[in-house]
Amino acid sequence: MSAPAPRVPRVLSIAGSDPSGGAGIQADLKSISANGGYGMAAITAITAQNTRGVHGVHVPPAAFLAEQLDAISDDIAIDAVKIGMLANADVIRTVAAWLGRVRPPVVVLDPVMVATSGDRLLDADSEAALRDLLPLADLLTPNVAELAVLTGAEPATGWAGVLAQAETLSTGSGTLVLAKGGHLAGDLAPDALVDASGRGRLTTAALFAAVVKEAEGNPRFVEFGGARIETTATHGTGCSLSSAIATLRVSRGEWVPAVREARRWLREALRHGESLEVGGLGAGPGRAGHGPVHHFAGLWSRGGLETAPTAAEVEADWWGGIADVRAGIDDLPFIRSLADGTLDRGAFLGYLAQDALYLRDYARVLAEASRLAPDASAQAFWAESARGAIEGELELHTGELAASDSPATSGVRDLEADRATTAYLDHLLATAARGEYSVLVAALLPCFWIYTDLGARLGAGGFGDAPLRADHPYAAWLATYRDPAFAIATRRAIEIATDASSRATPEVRARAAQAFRRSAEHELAFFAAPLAEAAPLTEGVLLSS
Ligand SMILES: Nc1ncnc2c1ncn2[C@@H]1O[C@H](COP(=O)(O)OP(=O)(O)O)[C@@H](O)[C@H]1O
Ligand SMILES: Cc1ncc(COP(=O)(O)OP(=O)(O)O)c(N)n1
Repeated sequence: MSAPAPRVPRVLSIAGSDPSGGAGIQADLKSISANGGYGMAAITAITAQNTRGVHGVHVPPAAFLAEQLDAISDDIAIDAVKIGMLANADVIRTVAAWLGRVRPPVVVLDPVMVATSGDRLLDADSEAALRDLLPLADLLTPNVAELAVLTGAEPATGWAGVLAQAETLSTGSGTLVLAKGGHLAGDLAPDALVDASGRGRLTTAALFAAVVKEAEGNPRFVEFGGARIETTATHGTGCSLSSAIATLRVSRGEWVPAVREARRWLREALRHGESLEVGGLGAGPGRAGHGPVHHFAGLWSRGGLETAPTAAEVEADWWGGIADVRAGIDDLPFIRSLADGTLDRGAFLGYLAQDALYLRDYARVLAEASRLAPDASAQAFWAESARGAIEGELELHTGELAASDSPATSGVRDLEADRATTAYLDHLLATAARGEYSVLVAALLPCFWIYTDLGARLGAGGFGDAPLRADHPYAAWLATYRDPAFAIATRRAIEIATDASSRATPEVRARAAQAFRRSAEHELAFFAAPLAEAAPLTEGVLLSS
């Protein structure tokens, strides 16, 4: 039994709206999603802003914010809260009162006061109220300017000054502080978790190979270094980082790995921000703004945007995709004459001899699928199928073929595989050698599926009444096509192969679909060969190259 999937962190952003989508709740929701969380948002303020600056702020009544917060917490268990722009003292007190009642396990407060553009986002009267809110948080994430406001100092101009102010803030608020070097000059953009609170929140930090420095007075710093990324797309970095940390703190259970992963994600988003080409319309010289980071750069490039098909959809796609091959098989003189009983016996026995040769290696490829299978049930299924294929080969030698004195089959062990058999086996053996399980089981599938389908239709009168007559010359052989045990095995093979493909990456899924079709084409060539010995296989038999 597989372990239950870890629960998705439910993360609430209490923040302002940025209609340009780069900061505020818009950035928070993207960041929470990109880091594996379920995002929610209670809006504190509506701003009119773009990548060049803030044009206006509208603050809805604080009572309505309280209504939003209560509506969420009355119904939903909140794992983490990220607090961003709090537009005035009423709003701040409303959030403080709500936090007093509902204290989610993780609270990250990004004390938004000054945007990258330099605009003040919080009026001066609100700063005292904000100071009262600080101790209710677990982590504060001020930028250089905000750190200065909160510590009543001039903005630091170097990293040492930032760390000193962060230590002061941590001591005063009793919380962890993330000191951020984003606004410093120079080639580096370091951050540091600072815990001067004495609550020992960073005691497991050393486990995560971060640089841990013991400083005097026992404050603890965990530094995260990194080169500054050359980009203008820095709008909303603070919002995005704090939301990512809140989300990852829930899933990782520790601050240091949460910050390290959030930074790694943000740095990737920063590197790709300019590719979004958001902002700059009508900007005069020197008025270019700061575009947003690309929150989904990694997800889109690695995970793709394609919605994965279900196994049932893969099944329909694959079967529908070989409709032409199936029609071709139905029309083959070999199948038609096998069905009506007029097939030349020499051709029939030649076909059986090739089938025996085919089954010998098909069994080996089935065994390889068993070796690669990701779970015991599939492993057992392919192993059992390999055994069935070998038994099938042996039965052919002791049954129809042994009873025959046809020159086509005498000494069948020495008989060579014809071109159709060789080409089919080459395809299967090469696919097995590549070692991609989902592709391999797709390649194995047509041999199950096409035979079972033919058997069902032969038995249901789809090729006329002849195959149903007891005196049909190949009645015993046709009965093997309708074996109920084989039909059950075919259903299981379809389930396993289509399920594997539905879970695979789009690239692997495309290779599996191609391998499936190629095998189906080889089935057609295999059925065609007994009555078309001289025909080159590539002419009119193999449908694709
Ligand atoms: N050019 C950059 N290169 C790398 N990291 C950056 C850059 N600009 C900002 N950061 C990072 O973005 C995060 C937010 O920092 P900062 O810009 O200082 O905060 P805010 O957005 O609140 O003003 C920090 O982790 C900081 O190190
Ligand atoms: C609605 C709103 N909230 C916050 C900010 C500032 O966000 P931040 O992430 O600090 O971004 P920059 O300062 O780096 O732009 C905002 N602009 N709007």
